[in-house]
Amino acid sequence: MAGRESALYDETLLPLDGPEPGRRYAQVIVDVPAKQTNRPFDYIVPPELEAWVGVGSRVGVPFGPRTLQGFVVGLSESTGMDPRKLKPIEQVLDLVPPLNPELVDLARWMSRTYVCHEITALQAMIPGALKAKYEKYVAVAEEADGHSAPPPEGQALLLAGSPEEDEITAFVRQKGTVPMDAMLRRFPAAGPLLKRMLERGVLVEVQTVKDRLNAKKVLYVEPAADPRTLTEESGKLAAGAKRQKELLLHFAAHPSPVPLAELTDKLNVGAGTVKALADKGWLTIREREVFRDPYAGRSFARTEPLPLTEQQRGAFAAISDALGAERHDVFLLHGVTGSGKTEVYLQSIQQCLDQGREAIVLVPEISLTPQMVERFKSRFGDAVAVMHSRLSQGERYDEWRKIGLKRVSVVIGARSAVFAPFTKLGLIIIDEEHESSYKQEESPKYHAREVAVQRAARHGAVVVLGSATPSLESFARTSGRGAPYRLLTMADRVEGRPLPAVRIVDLREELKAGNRSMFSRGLYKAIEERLHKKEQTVLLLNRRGYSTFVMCRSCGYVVQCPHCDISLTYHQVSRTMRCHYCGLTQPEPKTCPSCDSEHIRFFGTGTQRVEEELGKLFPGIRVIRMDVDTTSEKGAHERLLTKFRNKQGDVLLGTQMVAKGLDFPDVTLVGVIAADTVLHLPDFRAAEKTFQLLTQVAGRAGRHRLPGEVFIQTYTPDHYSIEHASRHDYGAFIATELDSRRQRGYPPYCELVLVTFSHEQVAMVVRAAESFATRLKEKWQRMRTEFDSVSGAGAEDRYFEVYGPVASPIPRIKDRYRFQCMVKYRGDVDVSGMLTETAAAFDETVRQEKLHISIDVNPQVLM
Ligand SMILES: Nc1ncnc2c1ncn2[C@@H]1O[C@H](COP(=O)(O)OP(=O)(O)OP(=O)(O)O)[C@@H](O)[C@H]1O
Ligand SMILES: [Zn+2]
Repeated sequence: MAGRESALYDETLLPLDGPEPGRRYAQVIVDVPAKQTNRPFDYIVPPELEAWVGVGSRVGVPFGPRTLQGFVVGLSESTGMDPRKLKPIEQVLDLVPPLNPELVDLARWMSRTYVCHEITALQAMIPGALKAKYEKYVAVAEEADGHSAPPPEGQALLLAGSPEEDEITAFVRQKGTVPMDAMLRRFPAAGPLLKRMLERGVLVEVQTVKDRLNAKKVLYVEPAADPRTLTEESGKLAAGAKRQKELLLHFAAHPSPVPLAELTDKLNVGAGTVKALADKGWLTIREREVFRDPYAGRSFARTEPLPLTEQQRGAFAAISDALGAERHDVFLLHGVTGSGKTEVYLQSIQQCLDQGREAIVLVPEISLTPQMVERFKSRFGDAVAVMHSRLSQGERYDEWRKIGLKRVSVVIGARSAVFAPFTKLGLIIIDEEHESSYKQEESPKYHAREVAVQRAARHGAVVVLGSATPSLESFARTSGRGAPYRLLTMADRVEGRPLPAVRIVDLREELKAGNRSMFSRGLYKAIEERLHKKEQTVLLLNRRGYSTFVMCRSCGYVVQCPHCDISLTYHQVSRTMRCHYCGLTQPEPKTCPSCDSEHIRFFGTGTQRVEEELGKLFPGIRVIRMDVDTTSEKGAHERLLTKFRNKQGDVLLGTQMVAKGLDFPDVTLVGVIAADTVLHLPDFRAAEKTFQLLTQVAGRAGRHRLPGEVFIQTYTPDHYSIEHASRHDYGAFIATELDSRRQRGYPPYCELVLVTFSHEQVAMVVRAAESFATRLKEKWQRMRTEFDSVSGAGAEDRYFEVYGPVASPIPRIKDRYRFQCMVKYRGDVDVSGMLTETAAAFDETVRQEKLHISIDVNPQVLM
């Protein structure tokens, strides 16, 4: 069957652990992210729901005039409140609680650490399909039991209405509650009337949680009786009932349930035949829930564990030892590109599963290619659930349920898969641990690595952070006294394959020699050679920070977004200019808006221009371009990669996307068009990011039989990040970079918190930012005096400083001015607590003046 579902859902779902005392009251965090509601509220658990409510359940609870979604964070036998004033839980929204006690506790930790509301942390843990949707109903005021406020004073007397009003009231009264949109369908002309009735309080609006659970149901056929009797029964059928007889014999041989549609498709029996047998009591037709499975149509050839290389054995032994002892250890697996980290992950997972425990594998969203998924599915089959943003909502919801129902024991997914609701977690793997996509940029601004370590500690589980270019922060944690991470190194590629030879090309020299093309002579020749030998090339154009802006050559004017202080990006295909922050699109100017000159043109090298130039230099060359424009469509990313893998392209040209995780045997050349584009960003990690990107992309070359070659074109050939990358020298880079960080006072030598303020009026935002900084500094002064008075222990290690406020590097986005403060600290200082308290003092301003304050703990982006 070509269907997209697999694996039956358990038809007999049992209540949680059966009725149990102590579940009479539930503590619920409701879906209102505000300071006043950032605490649990007590509710009564009605006896009929007792068996279904657990810590981590999603429930619908009355809250003022509305019904809200909430999460049960505790259960108790008694309440500190007056029980008569408590309301009961109205609905339990899932048969299997989407979270568990450990995750509920983790949300508490997140809310403290990342300075966010608990509900925000809880919501971040569940798939989008489970986020609350609300529906508005109308009800007759006097009957909306407890939901409604009484009509405003004096108006109760005005209830008598027109005949139209009476008709509406009668209709609503008869139905109880009516969805608002159904009301408007029924009484299309009554909009204004309805509004007045609501205002007068004749009707009230009731908001409820809309149940969006969308488990898929399919009709299944199965034997009603003991299948062994079916052969005998089939003998009793009339001679003409050939199909019926065949079907019975089928079930006698294969008694497991079969979807009705599959019977008609495959065995060519009509629904009538099935029905006839069901009527005779031999077969049963039953609706069952199924899981939508994005990989159901695919079969994955089973792979066996590879014999490990010596370096792999060393790494695996350490991990295996910790797993065996159920000891919480964090390993940093530093293995060069092509050293076979994946095989170490796979065998570690195998051991974890053999111990009856569960494993989570995180990979950057962009590397969740079919190739990556296949490696895990081929080894562990149906035990693997996959979570990524390209799945439909239904598919993601079903993958999530498989975890709760214990149908899977491995989850592979992007950042948020770290919240997979396993209860016997043994191992969390984070591949490419240096990737900045593990940090969520909206609230809760968590880092998956930090969350993973927290979760693992609660389970006595092992964390493996893998990378060819570990982040400085992680690397620093592997040395020194009491180092929290343990370093495992794999310095060589498997089977003694060499790392590719890297050549640095000085673009200034090229220009001097009269070469004005974006390809140096060396890279040009190398590409030509590959075309000749039918080998493949990967070209990286690091566009970030290298915008294709439009500038007037007469006066130097650069076309800017009128709402955001950033230059507009030129898009050649549509000949338009676009703002990457607010999406504004406008036609390209013919003359300079500032000086009227006609010498206005776009600068910079977009992927489109590189593609064009390749076409001119190498007629007939097949270029596969991969950037935000060509991959915005669903599945496009995978399609392009498959095309390249099948050798339907000579060159894979793209942005950062082409640098990661790809393992293609015929890629023997990698070219970096301009290596220094990231170096000049206002970001203390600029050198680190440059080193990582160059090392990663270089690592795509020569991974198999054929050796590889790399060209790095740059205007700053002496920069240490470029030099060390060209020699594959992580150690030397780290030493230089650590030194520079120490001198400048940046992580890992301190911790950072970025506080950003935004408002439509610049005076307002400056005032707020300054007052915030002052309060924070005063708080620290008071704390320090306290520390000093207690004792000197650890005091010299404590450090705290507030820098700014200053205008943000992008001083305005969407017409809101932005200022920021940077907090640097070290040692035992409760900065999250200080920030929470300081921010609380601004609650009124935030609400009334629409001031926005964002607090980013350990920020990855400083713009
Ligand atoms: N023990 C082994 N014997 C033979 N081949 C192996 C072994 N381990 C891994 N390989 C092969 O080596 C290649 C590189 O492995 P893998 O993709 O896991 O590298 P990696 O360390 O993840 O590199 P990168 O960081 O660049 O992604 C793969 O094709 C893999 O199948
Ligand atoms: Zn804009």
